[in-house]
Amino acid sequence: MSFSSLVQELSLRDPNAPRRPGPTPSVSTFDDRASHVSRTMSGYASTAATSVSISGDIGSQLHGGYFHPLARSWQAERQLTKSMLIYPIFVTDGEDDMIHVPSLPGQYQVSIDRLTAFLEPLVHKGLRSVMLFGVPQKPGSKDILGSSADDPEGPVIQAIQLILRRFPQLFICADVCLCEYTSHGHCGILRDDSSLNNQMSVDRISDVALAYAKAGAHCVAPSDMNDGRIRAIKLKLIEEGIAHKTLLMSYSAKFSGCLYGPFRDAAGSAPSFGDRRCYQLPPGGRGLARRAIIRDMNEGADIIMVKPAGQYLDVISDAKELGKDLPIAAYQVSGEYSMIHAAAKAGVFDLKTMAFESTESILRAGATIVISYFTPNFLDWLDN
Ligand SMILES: NCc1[nH]cc(CCC(=O)O)c1CC(=O)O
Ligand SMILES: [Zn+2]
Ligand SMILES: [Zn+2]
Repeated sequence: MSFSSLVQELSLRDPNAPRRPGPTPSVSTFDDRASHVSRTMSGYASTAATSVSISGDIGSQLHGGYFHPLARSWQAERQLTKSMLIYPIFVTDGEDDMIHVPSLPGQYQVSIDRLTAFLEPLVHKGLRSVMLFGVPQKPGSKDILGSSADDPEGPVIQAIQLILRRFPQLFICADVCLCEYTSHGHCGILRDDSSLNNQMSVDRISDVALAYAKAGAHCVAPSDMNDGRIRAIKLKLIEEGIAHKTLLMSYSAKFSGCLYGPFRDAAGSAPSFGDRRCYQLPPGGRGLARRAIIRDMNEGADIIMVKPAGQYLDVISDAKELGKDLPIAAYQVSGEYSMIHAAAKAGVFDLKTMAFESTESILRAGATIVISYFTPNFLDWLDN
């Protein structure tokens, strides 16, 4: 078709007239040559031959922008890289432990004496950061105050010190909460009527955060959800003179729901009664999430986190908008990870493809950091 006849066709066509069916659009494949061939055979060449109409203006023709794998990758604002990933790991106070968590396929509870061997191959493949969760298993290690959370002999502080010695290049985040250490499994200190005592909880949580930071954690990440904890932690870090070398990541928008089950198996942190609905956000609470994000930024959070990720992409995008000058983290939580595994096992889709799709949508929504159980897989996949 010559340029003038194209112009004629564009200007003369009645937009409401029925269109002649065009060639079936070429199906893109990941193979360069295949996609080139299919495009030539069923694409523009035959378009000219059958003089199929071009709808609207020429800008409506989008396929040219992504027919090639490299060109497709350019359509994303952010590509997934190894440095965006934080790997959550479960550290026990046991000996010679490497206990598989059945509800969290491929994830383990690892004791300190096995931690170096566990991390070594991952660090070699490019692991940049871990998020530590302590799993105290010794009898008597849980009480109503969560006293063992900052035990210098406990798993988190031991793990921090070991990692600093063995893998000085690894960025250490420590989750800060009491639910792994309280006898009742709740994330704070309770009153006699079993409701959360916010002030006592904040005092205790900020002490624990300070202990992890003093032990050498590069980042402390309180997940307890008590009001005012970010300010309390920041003030203690300043008072102690370590605020300049401790990053404070807030689980600001943490929603309650049924996606944390496998984690509670792994961390041994299921509440012995009740649930966490009084201190985690209701799933419909987009406005509350926005308020929590703004509040935590004002209290001194260095990173805002949204959790779970896949069901809260709108909230990630809100966090990105509200906190446009902060890194935004998203936690693809245990239930999301295990769902993907279960569906892949049932033949619904390919595991790797869905791991990428789900993570790419989290980045598209605005996250710049992804906390993911797929991290060990991505360290392999991103090399190929
Ligand atoms: N407060 C502890 C904590 N920190 C992170 C998660 C969930 C992580 C996951 O499911 O992978 C939880 C569980 C909970 O709040 O019950
Ligand atoms: Zn190598
Ligand atoms: Zn908790």
